[in-house]
Amino acid sequence: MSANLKQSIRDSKSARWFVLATVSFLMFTGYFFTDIMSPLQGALRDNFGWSNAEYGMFAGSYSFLNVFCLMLIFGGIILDKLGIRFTGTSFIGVMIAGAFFNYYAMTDTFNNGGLGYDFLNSFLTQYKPSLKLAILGYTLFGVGVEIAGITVSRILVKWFKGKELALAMGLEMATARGGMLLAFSGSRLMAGEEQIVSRPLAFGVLFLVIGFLAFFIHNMMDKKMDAEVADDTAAAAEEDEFKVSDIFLLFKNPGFIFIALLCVLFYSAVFPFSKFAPDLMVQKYMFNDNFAGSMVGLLPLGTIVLTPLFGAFLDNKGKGASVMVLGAILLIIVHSIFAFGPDQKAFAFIAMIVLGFAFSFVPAAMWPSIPKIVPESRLGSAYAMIFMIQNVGLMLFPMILGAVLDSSNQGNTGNLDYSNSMMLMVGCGVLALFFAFMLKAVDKKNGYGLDLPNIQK
Ligand SMILES: C[C@H](N)C(=O)N[C@@H](CCCCN)C(=O)O
Repeated sequence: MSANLKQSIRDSKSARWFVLATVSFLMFTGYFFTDIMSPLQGALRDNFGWSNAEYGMFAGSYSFLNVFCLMLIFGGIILDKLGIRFTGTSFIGVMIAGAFFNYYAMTDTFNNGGLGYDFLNSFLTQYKPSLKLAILGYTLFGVGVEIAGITVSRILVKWFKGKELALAMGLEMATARGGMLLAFSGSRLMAGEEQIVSRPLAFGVLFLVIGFLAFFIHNMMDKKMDAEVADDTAAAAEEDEFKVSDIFLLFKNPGFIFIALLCVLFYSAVFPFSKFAPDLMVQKYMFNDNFAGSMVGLLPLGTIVLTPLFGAFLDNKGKGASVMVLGAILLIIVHSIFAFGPDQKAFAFIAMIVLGFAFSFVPAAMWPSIPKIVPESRLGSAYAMIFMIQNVGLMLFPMILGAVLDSSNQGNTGNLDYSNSMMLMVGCGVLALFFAFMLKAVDKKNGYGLDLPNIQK
C-alpha cells in the first residue's frame, strides 16, 4: 500500500512541521559552528600568529576528509544501509567531537602545554600546535555536519515527499542561514574585548549538543513513523539506495555534470569568500572590527526571507534555469565590486545585499532541480556526489584565497589588499555563468524542464 493511502504520522501536519523544526534547529547549530571562526581572522593573526594562508588552510580543512577519504560517498552508503537514525546520531557525534577539538585547540589550557600539546609540537614544526589541532577538529566537524546535512535532506524527503517539500527545504536552509547570521554578527561579541577565541567556540559546542537533543526528539518521531509504515519505507529505501555503479551513470548525464560544476563554482564564490569577508570589510572598507561581521551577516539575513519565497515562486512559476543564470551574473557583479570597486562603505553594503539575492536564488533553484535531471532511483547517489564535488571547491578556495592574500601583500605594512583574491572570485562567477548557460542549453535539448514549475497542475 502506498504511503499516500496509508494514514501515518507523516499525514499529520503538526507532526511534519515539528520534525522540520527539530532538524532545522540541528542545521542551525551546525551552520553556526561552521562560521564561528570567520569573524575572528584578525584575532587569530594577532593572538595565535596564524598567517592568512594558515587561516585559509584551516577553513579548507572542513573538506579534507570529505574529499580525500570520500567520506560523503561512505556517508551516503551508510545512510542507505543503516538508516537515518543511526547515520544522523553517529555523524552528529562526529560533528560534536570535531567541534570540541577545535574549541580545545584555542584554549589557554592547550596552548600552555595541556594534553596533546607536546605531541602536536613534535612534528611539522613550521605549523603551530593550535593550527594542527584546530584543523583536526574542523575536518572531523566538516565530515559530521556534511553527512548530517545529507541525512536531513533525506529526512525532509521522507516526511514531505508529495507534500510541501520545496517549502520545507527552503525553510530548513533559511533556519540554517540563521546560524550563519548569528555566527557573523555574534562571534566577536562573544569573544569580548580581549578577543578570547575559545569563548564563541564553547557556545558553538554547547549549541551543537542542544541540536543533538533536538535530533533525538526527531528520532522518536521517526521510529513511530517507521513502525506505522514499515512496508512503505522498506520499498522507498530500496528505491533510493546508493549504488556505486550509479556514479558512472551520473557522469554520462550532461545535465548532472553541468549542475555539479555550477554548484562547485557558485558555492566556492560564496562560502570560502564568507570566511574572508569580515576581514575584507575591515581592510578595504575600514569597518570597525565588531561591525565587520554584521556586514557579512547581511548575506544570510536576506536569504532567510528570500530562500523560502523564491522556493515558493519556483514551485509555482518555474524559471529555475534562468534564475541560475541570473545568480551567476550577480556573482560576477558583486565580486567585481569587491575586486575593482571604490573602497566606500556604501559599495560594500550594496554588494553584500546583491550577493544575498544570488545566495537565495541559486540554492532555491538548484537543489529542487536535481530530481528533474536525475532519475529518482539515482537521487541518493546524485546528492552525495554533488556534495562531494562541491567540497573540492570548499577545500581548495579558502587555501588559495589565503595564499594569494599573503603573496600579494608581501612587504605591505598597511591594510591588506584583497584585489587579487577577489579577482579569483570573479573568475568563479564567470565560469559559473558559462556552466549555467550550458545547463540551459542541455535543458533545451534534453527537455529536463528546469524552467517549468516544480508543482505540476
Ligand atoms: C555546504 C553544504 N554542502 C550545502 O551545500 N548546503 C546547501 C544546502 C543543501 C541542502 C539542501 N536541502 C546550502 O545552500 O546551504
